[in-house]
Amino acid sequence: MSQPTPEQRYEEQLRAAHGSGGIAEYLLHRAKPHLPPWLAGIGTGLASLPAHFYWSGSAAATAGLTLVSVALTGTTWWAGKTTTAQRRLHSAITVAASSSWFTAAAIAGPDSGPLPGLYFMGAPALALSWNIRQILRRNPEGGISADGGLLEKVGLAKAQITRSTVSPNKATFDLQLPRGELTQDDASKALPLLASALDVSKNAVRLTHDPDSASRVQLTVVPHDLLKNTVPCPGPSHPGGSIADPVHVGIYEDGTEAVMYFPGDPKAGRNAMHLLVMGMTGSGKSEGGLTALAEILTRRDVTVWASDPAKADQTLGPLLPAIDWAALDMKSTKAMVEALNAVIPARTRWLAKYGYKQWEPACAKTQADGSPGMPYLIGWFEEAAKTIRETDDDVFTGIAQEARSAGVSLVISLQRASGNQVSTDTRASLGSSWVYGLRNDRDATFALDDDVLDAGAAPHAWKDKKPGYCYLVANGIPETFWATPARSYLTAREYLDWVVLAFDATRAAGDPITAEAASKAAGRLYAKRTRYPIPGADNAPTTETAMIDPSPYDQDLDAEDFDDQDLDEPDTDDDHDEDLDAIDPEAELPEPSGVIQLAERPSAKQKVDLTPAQARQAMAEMLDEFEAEGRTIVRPSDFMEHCDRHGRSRPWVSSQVANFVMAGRLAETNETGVYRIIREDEAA
Ligand SMILES: Nc1ncnc2c1ncn2[C@@H]1O[C@H](COP(=O)(O)OP(=O)(O)OP(=O)(O)O)[C@@H](O)[C@H]1O
Repeated sequence: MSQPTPEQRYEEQLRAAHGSGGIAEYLLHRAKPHLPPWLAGIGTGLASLPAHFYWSGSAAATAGLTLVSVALTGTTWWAGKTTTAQRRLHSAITVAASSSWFTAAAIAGPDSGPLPGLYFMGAPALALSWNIRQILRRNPEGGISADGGLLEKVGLAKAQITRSTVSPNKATFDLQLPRGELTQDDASKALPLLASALDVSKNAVRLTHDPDSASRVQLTVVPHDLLKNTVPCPGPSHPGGSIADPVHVGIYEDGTEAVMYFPGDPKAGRNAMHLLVMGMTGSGKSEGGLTALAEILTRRDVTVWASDPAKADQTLGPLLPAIDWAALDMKSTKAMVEALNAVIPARTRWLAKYGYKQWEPACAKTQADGSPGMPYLIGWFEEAAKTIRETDDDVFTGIAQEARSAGVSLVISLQRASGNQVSTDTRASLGSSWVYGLRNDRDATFALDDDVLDAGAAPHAWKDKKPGYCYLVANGIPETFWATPARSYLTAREYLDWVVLAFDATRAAGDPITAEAASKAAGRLYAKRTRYPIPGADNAPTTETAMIDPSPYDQDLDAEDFDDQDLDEPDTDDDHDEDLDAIDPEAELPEPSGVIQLAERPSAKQKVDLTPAQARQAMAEMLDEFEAEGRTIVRPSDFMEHCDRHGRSRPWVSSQVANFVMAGRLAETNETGVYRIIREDEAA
């Protein structure tokens, strides 16, 4: 049987008085606990008589008593630093008032001047103030109080509340645990008991460990669930902004926006994010993913590759037109994994060449030498368990370990991240997690680290009953939010369509470096990937015209792996055939209801009737002119000034500069984007 707590013992003592004896005994019994402050007051008064007898008129005693009085007050203040501010002040005032009165009474005599009046008013007032405190402190029903009560019930009897803040739906308590007796882990273990004692849900009680002291924790209680109502997506947070801006995905229970960061930021000490999205079926992870993807697709400098081998276009459907590469079957998903492996070194080389330590928004802009920029790349794998099952446990490990330095983030979404679904290496290299409701606490251990679970995170308490409820433990999110429940925004289908359409002109197109590496690795599965039409623009998916001619690489491809026979299958879909049959080719075309601009219109200046060969010739002549002027160094920007004149784009001019280098007409120098003109006699 458990020992009674001091509070219970005290209650029993009070009740014991009912059993026997008369009224006097009962009153004495009830008064007993409140006597000490009165006895202290009487004792101080009595002690002043002999003190006066011995020390009256002594200068040394006056100085000594004054010093003792100040020292006692200071000691009380110092000793009270771990208690509540209220108790500390009350104690210091009591000691200061009593010791000052005693000093004055010892020197001048207890009956001199105002001292008797001060004694007979001050001593009872102070004693009563302590009695009142004691009465209010007693809380037989429990509840968190500065002096125990509920804390005793849950095994934290000696913990002291050093600070508390209470707002309408949130109470926060700083707890000082008894040093050398209890640890932060002991406090974590008490959380379920606390939730039960307070009659709130498991997730309503949380603990934050103080990183600077193993004996201090902060306890937070949020009794009412403020996330109960669905939170509709409020719209893009940074329309046309950079992927380096935070991606808003929901709100925390205190109304703070839940955000995630994809690229790293050395100034903020943050690495690029790889994310594990986990939640049991029906927990809302796909809707959460759509919300995040819709935010991402409103940004100007990111491209998305997304795979869903299990549900094909069921989940990603509305966003497909905005996704650079959608792999909706296992074959193209495998090709996407190969492509990601291949683009990482190519992109890393490009970043190094242009002097970037890691991807930053400037990478997506045209570079100083006229080379096209390189947008950030997000590889998003829905239903990744199937991909892992049908390929290899470690299929994502290498990508996750190396992609950060290449401006690539990996997101893998699955129902359970148990050991037989995701290897521990992959799990460790992903780093961040976005966790929705889970089936049981064992699944929670696959998704969240021990410290987050110890802090009170309990995704298994939601199961699939609270869709959209989640924890976000990710790069750049303060630790205090790791165990705080959030709810992801719910996005309407119309909103997703609007994002696809409204940001079509803003969104980055793929870059040649990534495209070339992906074409080499995935062949036609990438180069001829299906492009889904912008809503209202067309009624059928089209096949990508390769940015890079894949033909030289096709011969290297394993026909088994990346057989492209079903590349054209979207067009042979039965329903689609029926749709085509229903079209009368002779019928009058309907009046157009609107015009959708799919790309920037070329400026009037660019409309120059030069064939590519003539434009190349013009570039060569320009280079001759530079040489004739005595210049030895050129930059692509020197040609750029004239590129409009030739009706050519900047990337085309860059590619011509590269051709001059390959032909030995220009040579690279130590400085990126600066080239040396090779004279005729040198070349020979
Ligand atoms: N943030 C949210 N707020 C309110 N309701 C939501 C939210 N997210 C999801 N739901 C509801 O929960 C249902 C299930 O969500 P969702 O399909 O995303 O689950 P899931 O975890 O992806 O399940 P599965 O793995 O079976 O696809 C949705 O149809 C929607 O009605």
